[in-house]
Amino acid sequence: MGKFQVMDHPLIQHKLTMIRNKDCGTKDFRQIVNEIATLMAFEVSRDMPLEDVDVQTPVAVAHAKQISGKKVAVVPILRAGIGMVDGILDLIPAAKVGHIGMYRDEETLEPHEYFVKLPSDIEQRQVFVVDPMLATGGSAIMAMDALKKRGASNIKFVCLVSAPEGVKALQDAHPDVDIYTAALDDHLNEDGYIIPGLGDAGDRLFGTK
Ligand SMILES: O=P(O)(O)OC[C@H]1O[C@H](OP(=O)(O)OP(=O)(O)O)[C@H](O)[C@@H]1O
Ligand SMILES: O=c1cc[nH]c(=O)[nH]1
Ligand SMILES: [Mg+2]
Repeated sequence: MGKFQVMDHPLIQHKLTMIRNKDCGTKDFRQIVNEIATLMAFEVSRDMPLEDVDVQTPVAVAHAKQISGKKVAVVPILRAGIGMVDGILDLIPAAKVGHIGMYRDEETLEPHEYFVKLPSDIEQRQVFVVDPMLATGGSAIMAMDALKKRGASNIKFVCLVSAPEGVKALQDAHPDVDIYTAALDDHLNEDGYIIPGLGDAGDRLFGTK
């Protein structure tokens, strides 16, 4: 079973509280989502492989380290995942970015895939799939299916708020995928919203409702 980690760093928790507030407007919401993504990227990238390298400092040769091996692809699940991309790229600027378009039918809660565009060497990359919300898990599961179908095998899922139902569903469907979340909330309501959650992440990021 992959790792499941609630990232309870005080800065992450504080910023998450700010965006849960219904009075947090679009501009602040967008900025803080990116800030949390940056903080989460620090931990999510912890096991990136290092290799030895000698570097000439102004006074001597340092036997130092640099990141080696697998390159990174950041893959947001549209729309809301886009809100986390820049925050991750702040730490890993050389990452390539793929996109998976997915919307949840508001009645059935079933996910529907409408767009997939990935780096051509996705199978060689460490993939960070980002989406602020893991509710029923349907969208994340379908995104993992889409990635694996195209050869990706080294995948981590990074979200801000998750529901127990979605965590279980994603772990059952893709036990190899590590899950990082800033909060594990209580439950889903009858409309499939995370309680207490933060509402509709896409609408709050883009000001569409
Ligand atoms: O775990 P699930 O039950 O699948 O729900 C989570 C999904 O719902 C939201 O997207 P939405 O469908 O609202 O699309 P949007 O990002 O375009 O608003 C959210 O960003 C996730 O992708
Ligand atoms: O609470 C939820 C559930 C799914 N998608 C959201 O944006 N919010
Ligand atoms: Mg939405």
